[in-house]
Amino acid sequence: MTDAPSRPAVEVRGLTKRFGARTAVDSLGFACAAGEVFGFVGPDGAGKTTIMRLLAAVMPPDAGSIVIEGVDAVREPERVRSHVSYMPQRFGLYEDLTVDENIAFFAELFGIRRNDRDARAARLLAASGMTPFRKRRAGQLSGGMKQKLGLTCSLIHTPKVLLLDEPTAGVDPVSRRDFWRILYGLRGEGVAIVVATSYLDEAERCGRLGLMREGRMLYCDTPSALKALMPGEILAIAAPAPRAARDVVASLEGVGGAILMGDSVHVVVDGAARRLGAIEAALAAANVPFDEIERIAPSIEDLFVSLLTEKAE
Ligand SMILES: Nc1ncnc2c1ncn2[C@@H]1O[C@H](COP(=O)(O)OP(=O)(O)OP(=O)(O)O)[C@@H](O)[C@H]1O
Repeated sequence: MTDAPSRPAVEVRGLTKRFGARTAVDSLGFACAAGEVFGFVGPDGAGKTTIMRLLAAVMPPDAGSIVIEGVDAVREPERVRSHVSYMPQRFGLYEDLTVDENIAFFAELFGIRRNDRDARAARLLAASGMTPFRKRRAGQLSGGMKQKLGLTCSLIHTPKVLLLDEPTAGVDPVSRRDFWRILYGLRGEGVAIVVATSYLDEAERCGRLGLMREGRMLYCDTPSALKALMPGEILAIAAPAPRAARDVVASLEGVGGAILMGDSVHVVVDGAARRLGAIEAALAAANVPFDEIERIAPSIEDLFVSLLTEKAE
């Protein structure tokens, strides 16, 4: 076997996938080294799940190349799959089987020897605080535990590359911390991790982030470098009709962008104190009620909003 230590574990060039008239992934290029955590972030529909599926070689791209551990994933999807573990948004656990039985099932699937499997499973279960639940049926686990079991099953065959699609969606903060502790451990073992996420804390844990919108990667850098790009400040408007509030404020002077975040609108402004009065007045004039407007610390999401808006202009 030839070994090239400087070669990235994942190398992608010009990757493009279309669904009918829609380009879900558009000329994507990036690389992820062994021991690196690379995150894809962006709004729903930005193409994150499609990227994961392409990397997992579960569907072919329309153009571009994916090389994983030196293997061309487009030409040799079967070979690539032996290096890769893919944890989709809904990992296919067997709800009627216990934790141990699920692990045994996936170990069989990957042809893992019993001894290797037992030792590895014990370690992964201990790391995620799941040891006391080994005999519990998967259907009776909490959401966080299910995700951790999914991760354990994904890792039972010691992949070189781990692909995680929104791995901790709906997971409580403690479980999320456990989950990331395991990921950091893997990083130490030289596993390359590519993760799609929409959580701030998760995005901040990545070594590098690719910011996606409409299939294109608009920015790619470390979380702190991206944060340093943040122009202006953020005002959060809590309003009963946030959509209407957004429409009113979006075009005001000094507003760089406005997006819906649950029940509120996050507005990027060039100066919070300077623009607050005009925003209140505009909402009142348009008869759009609001409960509260406050300045908040920018989250990664806000950063993305402001960068995405900037790029669109
Ligand atoms: N199998 C498919 N057939 C048709 N269109 C698809 C298919 N998969 C994805 N798309 C479209 O491609 C675009 C990108 O979708 P994708 O699921 O990759 O985005 P995403 O960033 O993962 O968003 P989400 O977090 O909502 O899954 C969307 O417009 C979606 O509707």
